[in-house]
Amino acid sequence: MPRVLIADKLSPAAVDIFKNRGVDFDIKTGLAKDELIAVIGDYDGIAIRSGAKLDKDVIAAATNLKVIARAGIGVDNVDIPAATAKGVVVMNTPFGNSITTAEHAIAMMFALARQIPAADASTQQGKWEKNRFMGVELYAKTLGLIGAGNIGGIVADRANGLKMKVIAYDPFLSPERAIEMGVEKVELEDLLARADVITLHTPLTDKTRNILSAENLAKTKKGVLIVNCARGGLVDETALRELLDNGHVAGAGFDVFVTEPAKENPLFGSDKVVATPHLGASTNEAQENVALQVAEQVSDFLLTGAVTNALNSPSITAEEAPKLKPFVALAEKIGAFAGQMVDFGINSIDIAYEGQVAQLNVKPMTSAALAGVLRPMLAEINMVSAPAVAKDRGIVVSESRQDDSPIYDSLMRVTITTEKGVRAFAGTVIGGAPRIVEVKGMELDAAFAPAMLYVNNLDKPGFIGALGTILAEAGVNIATFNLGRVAAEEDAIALVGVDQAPADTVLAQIQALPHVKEARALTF
Ligand SMILES: NC(=O)c1ccc[n+]([C@@H]2O[C@H](COP(=O)([O-])OP(=O)(O)OC[C@H]3O[C@@H](n4cnc5c(N)ncnc54)[C@H](O)[C@@H]3O)[C@@H](O)[C@H]2O)c1
Ligand SMILES: O=C(O)CC[C@@H](O)C(=O)O
Repeated sequence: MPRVLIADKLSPAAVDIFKNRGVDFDIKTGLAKDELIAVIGDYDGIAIRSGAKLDKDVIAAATNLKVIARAGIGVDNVDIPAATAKGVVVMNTPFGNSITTAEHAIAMMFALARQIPAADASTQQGKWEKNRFMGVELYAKTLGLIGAGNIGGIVADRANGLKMKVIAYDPFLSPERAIEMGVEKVELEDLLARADVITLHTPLTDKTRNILSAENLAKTKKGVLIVNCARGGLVDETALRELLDNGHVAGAGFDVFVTEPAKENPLFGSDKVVATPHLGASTNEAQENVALQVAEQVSDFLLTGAVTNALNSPSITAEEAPKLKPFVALAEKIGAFAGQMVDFGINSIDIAYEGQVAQLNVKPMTSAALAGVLRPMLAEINMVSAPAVAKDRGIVVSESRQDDSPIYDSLMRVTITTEKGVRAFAGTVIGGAPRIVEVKGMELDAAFAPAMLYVNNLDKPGFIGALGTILAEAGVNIATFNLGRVAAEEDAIALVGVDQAPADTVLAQIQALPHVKEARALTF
């Protein structure tokens, strides 16, 4: 019988499911790292929330572990690359706590607008300070959302109900979806200048870390209220404290902090701050949703091999697995290639299947391609959530099949239409491994490498030498080099597998070479 460790407090709904499904389990919450390391080798699965930290040392000790399941969305507490390298599937439960978290953000907004916590403390001390607590009305005020995904979308809906004007900064929000959500899509600068209340709803990524930096906070309106129920690290806490103290920012509602558990924090001690200990998802309803989902997913996986909501593994059934596996991997890779090549709101994604692959069940491949396309924007997306996320964002997804494939036994083409144009990428499977065979209509044949450099240039003598020199001088070793072109002296591409991802400064040097139109670093 498989054994599962429940390592954070989960709703009893999870326990009932493990019992009914015949999965053995232990509940050991609040374990320190060394305690977790000592016991984790006994388990096939582990169910967690945000408390248990599954870093590379813990995962290294997990000799029998097959699945890590997060009852919630963010998996910041799991070292996914380490789990992947060890062949451990990491699952989450998207959507289950979105409403609850959106409600927490709205609650924070009201708490700040009417200074409810400070007024409560004062009143219960018998002070009756009626003149001290002058609030602001939210009606007709501008709410600026940074991140307009599931939770941002629900916050927008509730704020529209409050008759607020909602504006949103989310580079990956399509204009159609913005209209559907009843929000005005704006640039970050515009949002900072216009919002009376700013709420954050993005994951913490390299692009969103400190999105409200000291510089950006200084661009906000005097009297702004700031709410963060997403992730610590999106806001510069020290800079925010200074602006609270000098009166520029009128209030800050924080559920998440750079360091958690937050015992000390720059924001603590200000009566303009409302702080909660990462309670965004803490309602009975949300915890029951995510616990039910987690227990079902873990039981299914350990008892039948079915993979659901996996962040590091495609979701396919045991029977289909052998045939689909290489094509699912190809779809994810071409999708990831395409997703890293677009910077604008996506209107549509078409996946065309040609030749033998068109005879297979293409749904998992389409889901994998969508997950690949969307992953640069939504770190925690997976094959199961990708189609729903694409739909929610108003992205039109289409599939087509054609029995013939003129050159390859099988060909898969991903075409993305954005506000700015159309880009297409095609690949095939050779010897069980995915290869990219067409970019911008140009044929080439390249294996995917963990780090790649894409350059689009005019095919002129001297370009390859100059590119090689820049990479050599930057200490970037070339592993593979593939070229494609329309014709001599015309449009051309170079796809270079590199042993180290080139730095932005190196990319800028390449971009500045004569005849170069575009240079990008890609990761797979
Ligand atoms: N406080 C809590 O207890 C709690 C509970 C649930 C979720 N969360 C966190 O809330 C966050 C949002 O969750 P969600 O379910 O809405 O996720 P989501 O994936 O549905 O939405 C995230 C949105 O952020 C946008 N985004 C990505 N990069 C961006 C950038 N650079 N600038 C602006 N927008 C960007 C994406 O396009 C997407 O629309 C996650 O970090 C999640 O972990 C916190
Ligand atoms: O489990 C929790 O309490 C927090 C969950 C939340 O941060 C999430 O990302 O889903």
